[in-house]
Amino acid sequence: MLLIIDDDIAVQTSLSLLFRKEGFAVRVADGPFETREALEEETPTAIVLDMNFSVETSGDDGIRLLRYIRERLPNVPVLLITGWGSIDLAVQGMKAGANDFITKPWQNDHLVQSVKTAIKLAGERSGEAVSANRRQLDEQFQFDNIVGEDPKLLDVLTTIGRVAQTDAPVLITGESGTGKELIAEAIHQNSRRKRQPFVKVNLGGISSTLFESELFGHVRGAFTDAKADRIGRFELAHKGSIFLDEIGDLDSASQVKLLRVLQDRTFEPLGSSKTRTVDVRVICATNRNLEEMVRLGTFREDLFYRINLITVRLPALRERPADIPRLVKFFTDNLKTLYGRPNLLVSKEAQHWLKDLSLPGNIRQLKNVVERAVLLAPGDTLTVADFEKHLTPLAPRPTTSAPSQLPPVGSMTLDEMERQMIERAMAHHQNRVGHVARALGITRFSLYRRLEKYGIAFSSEE
Ligand SMILES: Nc1ncnc2c1ncn2[C@@H]1O[C@H](COP(=O)(O)OP(=O)(O)OP(=O)(O)O)[C@@H](O)[C@H]1O
Repeated sequence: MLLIIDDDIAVQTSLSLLFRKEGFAVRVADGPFETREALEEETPTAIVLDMNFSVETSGDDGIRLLRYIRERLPNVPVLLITGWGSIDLAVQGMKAGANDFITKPWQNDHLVQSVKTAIKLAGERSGEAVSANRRQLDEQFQFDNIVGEDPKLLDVLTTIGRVAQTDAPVLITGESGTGKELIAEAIHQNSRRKRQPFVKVNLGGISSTLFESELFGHVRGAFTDAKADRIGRFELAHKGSIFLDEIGDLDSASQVKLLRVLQDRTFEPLGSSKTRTVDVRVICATNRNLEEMVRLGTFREDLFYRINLITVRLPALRERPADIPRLVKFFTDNLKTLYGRPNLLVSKEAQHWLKDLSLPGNIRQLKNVVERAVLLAPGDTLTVADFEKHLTPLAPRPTTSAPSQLPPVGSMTLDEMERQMIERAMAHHQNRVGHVARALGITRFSLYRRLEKYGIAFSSEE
């Protein structure tokens, strides 16, 4: 039974009709009293609660009722309905234990989908939470290119395997190069949307002026350079999944624009007044600490709750060193085929040595190290020396308690050091400004200022 709590007859009727058509048994409650009565008699599968269910209240009654429901039925999914203007209430509700929120006016399809997702997820959660082993996972899901058996990674794979079939938004966090994009693709591949598009958008690489046209498209004449209509990424992803990478890099104006489409799946292309609706599954990733950003006020709390229904954190490679030899073998096996060198082999010592490396660039860096060694080594058996020669200075051995690497005092100015560090970071990250800024711990804006100051070439496109 789906319990709908709302005191507006028109809303009660339209929601009841909508959900009955979807095969739900529906019960309606006018307010706290009827809700208590309904819960005494039967445990609902899910609850849709209008936060402003009483005309005279500010929503406090809604929060109180939500707390009551949560105490009584901690596992029953509760979806809140709030007005667009009362987003704060939605955030309060999420903190009080709601599972999701929908803003008025809602899109019927999206509302139904959200209720179904919440019910499915609640079912998953009530199941055992232990992670399966690698073989079990491979029997159930398609995780072909994801190498690793570390329990932390298996936890991630277990979670994404379970939620892939739902439309729940997933937030993937983890340092750069830990495999966030690979995991996003795996979610799509294991979902019912797998034959539909998987559209990746690097939000870190899109300037705020281009944001709207890139994501929502534009019509001819919308701005000076808009010579023809252009379809945006959301529309391209229709029926499939959209992967919003580096979501922590969005400025606040773009965050508002994104919130709306994530909220009700509608948007207008730039220069058009015609609203379009899309059916997309949203997967986001970031290597930033979004909770901290919410605390500091640089990331919207409502957007955070909108994207993080399910959060998975990818471990850094140093947290799962036992996987390093497996990854090295995977990369060399691929290169054997690619370069037609069937006898390629990594010596035992080299495998041990690689396991001890500090690899701040994680799996991407390990892959580069292996590729470089394979390309430049004289023989087919790769030794420590082959790898050592080609390591970037960013990956020092952890055992060498390196004495100060700084140049002698007086040999270099602070400006000169800064310039060299920026050049090095630009080379390391192949001029990707977002990555460089993060690696140096400064904003993109500060980085651009410094690039201009030192006359270092860069492209504003990434
Ligand atoms: N578990 C894994 N097994 C095999 N290859 C992996 C694994 N994880 C990551 N890789 C490879 O490492 C590289 C980096 O992965 P990916 O781009 O997914 O990382 P990311 O976390 O999205 O990085 P960034 O934050 O910089 O965008 C890719 O070439 C990917 O195929």
